[in-house]
Amino acid sequence: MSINYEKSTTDEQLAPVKLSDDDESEDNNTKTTTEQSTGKQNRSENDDADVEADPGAEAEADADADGEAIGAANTHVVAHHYNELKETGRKERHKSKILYMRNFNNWIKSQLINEYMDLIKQQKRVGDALRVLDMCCGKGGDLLKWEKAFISHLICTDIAEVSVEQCQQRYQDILQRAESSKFAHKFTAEFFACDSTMVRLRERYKDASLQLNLVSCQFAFHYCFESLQQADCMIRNAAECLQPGGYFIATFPDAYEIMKRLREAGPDARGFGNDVYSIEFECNTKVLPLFGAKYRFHLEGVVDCPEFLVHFPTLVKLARRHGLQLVRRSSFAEYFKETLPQGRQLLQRMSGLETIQPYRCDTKDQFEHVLRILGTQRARSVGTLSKAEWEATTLYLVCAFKKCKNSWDANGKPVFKFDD
Ligand SMILES: C[S@@+](CC[C@H](N)C(=O)[O-])C[C@H]1O[C@@H](n2cnc3c(N)ncnc32)[C@H](O)[C@@H]1O
Repeated sequence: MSINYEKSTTDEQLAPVKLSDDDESEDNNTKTTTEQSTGKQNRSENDDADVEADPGAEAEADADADGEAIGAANTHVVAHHYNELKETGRKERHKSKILYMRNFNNWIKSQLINEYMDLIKQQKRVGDALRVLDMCCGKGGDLLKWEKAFISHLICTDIAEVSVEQCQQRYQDILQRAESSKFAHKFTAEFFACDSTMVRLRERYKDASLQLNLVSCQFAFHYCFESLQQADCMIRNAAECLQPGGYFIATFPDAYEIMKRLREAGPDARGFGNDVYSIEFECNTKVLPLFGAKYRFHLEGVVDCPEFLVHFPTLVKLARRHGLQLVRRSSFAEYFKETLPQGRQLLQRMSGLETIQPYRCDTKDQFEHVLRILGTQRARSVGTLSKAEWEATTLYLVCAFKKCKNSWDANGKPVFKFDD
């Protein structure tokens, strides 16, 4: 069986951007441009054509002689890594080489959450309950986003117990703040630690018949592609409590982009990277499997873990089994470009780009891409990311799936009604 991960995706570069209309004035020392250089894009029309194996058949290949599922050997390594990760203070974070990239990624998540919460709200009446599952919630980096989205109930779960505890503490802080501010929004929440690739989450909910409107899995979905069983379990967790019309949204590394960079690194390369991130394959890259295509991902000060390529056509097929229809797949570069017009002010408030003076000597190396794009235009300061940070953030994609309506067959199994 040959699995095709060899498709190039976008090759976009981050141009310096204008952060707000005020920036246009020379008075505040900022001349900016929204120009974006767009590279080639030759994604095939039909991604499905690349799956030469039914993911169901892979289940057998993934089972050992006793019929036990293999895989999942890495989840404890991942849990250990995130449990040990120190909570860095504001001062430390400000010294980080990836401060702006982290803010930028956070902005991407805000844009994604706002986009799909808005769609959900359009289907609802004022006062209707809005229930969200934050799967692999980490320390609760998205809690404020849920507060601002005026949700009514949140379920937070993660494999790392320490992170779940910190998440719960942050939630308590939000509630306390809400006591003293009439503008703050209160919502109920439940928290538990568990492996979303191995455990049926609904059995852990306070109310197992709960209907969700949104499931969010940010920067974590790729951990489930260790084996078919784990991927199927995670997708079922995302899908089974979603109301028809609800959404599953996720961000994770783009396998095509990873393979493109590996090819560019040379025929015998096992990895690639730069000052802020690196990827080193721990499997044979000449015959990559559909599941368990393992690499070690290192991101300056925040991640150092085994991860797995997500074969996108396989994800789409598995998702359809659970009634989820793909409605969006965009690289971070594409999503940035598409949502910048609505998100410009938020990007500025979140410090998602670094303000630099492109012609200053000490920044020239890191920002040589900005000079190239500016060409003959003169600008005293512009908002951008360093080349290394942009390379790291553009490894990722955003995607969204919509839960379809269903009827039931004679055996009580759901029959999904897809729009296509
Ligand atoms: C990069 S962090 C992202 C955290 C959070 N979603 C965010 O965006 O800030 C990845 C998270 O996935 C969690 N994780 C990894 N594998 C998991 C699994 N099998 N089940 C549940 N959580 C998992 C990790 O513990 C970690 O908190």
